[in-house]
Amino acid sequence: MTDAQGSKTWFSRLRDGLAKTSDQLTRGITDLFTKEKFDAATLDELEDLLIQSDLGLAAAERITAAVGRARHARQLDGESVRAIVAQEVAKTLAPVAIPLDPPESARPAVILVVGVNGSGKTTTIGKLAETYRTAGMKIVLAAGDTFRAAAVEQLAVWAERAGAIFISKETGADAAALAYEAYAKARAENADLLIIDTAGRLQNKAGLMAELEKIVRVLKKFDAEAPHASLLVLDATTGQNALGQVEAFGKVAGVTGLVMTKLDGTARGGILVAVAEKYRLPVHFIGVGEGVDDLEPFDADDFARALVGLPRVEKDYSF
Ligand SMILES: Nc1nc2c(ncn2[C@@H]2O[C@H](COP(=O)(O)OP(=O)(O)OP(=O)(O)O)[C@@H](O)[C@H]2O)c(=O)[nH]1
Repeated sequence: MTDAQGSKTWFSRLRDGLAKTSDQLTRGITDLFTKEKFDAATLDELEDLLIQSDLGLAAAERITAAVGRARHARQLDGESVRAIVAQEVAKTLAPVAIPLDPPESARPAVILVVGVNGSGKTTTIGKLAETYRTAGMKIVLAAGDTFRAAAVEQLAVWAERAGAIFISKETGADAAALAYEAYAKARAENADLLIIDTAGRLQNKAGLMAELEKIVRVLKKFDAEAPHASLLVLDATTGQNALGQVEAFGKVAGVTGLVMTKLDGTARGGILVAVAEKYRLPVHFIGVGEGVDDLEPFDADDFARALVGLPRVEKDYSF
């Protein structure tokens, strides 16, 4: 699928990106529902398959129950079961598919980006900068991971691309001091948006969490509502660890929304469903590749259908 410019549409990127997960689910479901006999064991096996794809127990049970109900009404084959799975997943995800809209009243609005190293924070910030620049906003980017020169350099490149003002300090500088200077600069420049990158060294968890708390405290001195969004970037390949990260970062940074990257690197892309089910936090963007075009706003229906390898066209399997 390509668009008018000949580049791949987002849905086909999403489907290709989720192929590891959707191949596993499709194969499993097709095997199960082409068997002669459909009994309680079939449903148990379906539930196991969904759990293996990391959808979590609650979602797996609900989906299996929906399939169980449907079988009384009609003949089920692999495709109709996949459609039921998609429908149930979309139901769970629809309430959390919320765009990230920085408040217009705050000047600057502050987005704090948190997450463990390598989860995709820099890529996410690049995408945010590009998105809001296109919307006409004046942006300041702050390199809050002051220990990693490479992270600072990468962010500088994004800032330049997005025409954003870039704030960094010497290696090892206090991240909260940097946040302070960045806010002051953003205010002086009458910027619309300040996006702050942070460190993600889980090896020193206590230190990291204290650093984040301090950044939040400093920002609140300027504006009690700041940060207006605390985005947690989660790497889907870490599987169930994602749940623990929501807890840990939620406590110190008051996470307000999620970005899930690297859904292309795992057969367990269902983790997004488990996280949504458990925490009900908004999911703003998802990523299925390294490029900036591989990270897009989250859409529940598209994700749910791509997860089980179905085309985007809506089909009504309700009865
Ligand atoms: N396959 C894949 N790779 C991704 C995705 N998102 C980010 N990456 C890659 O993952 C690596 C880490 O991404 P960064 O954006 O640098 O992550 P970070 O959290 O800023 O990492 P640090 O700078 O190490 O703290 C890079 O090589 C990215 O290109 C994705 O959705 N899929």
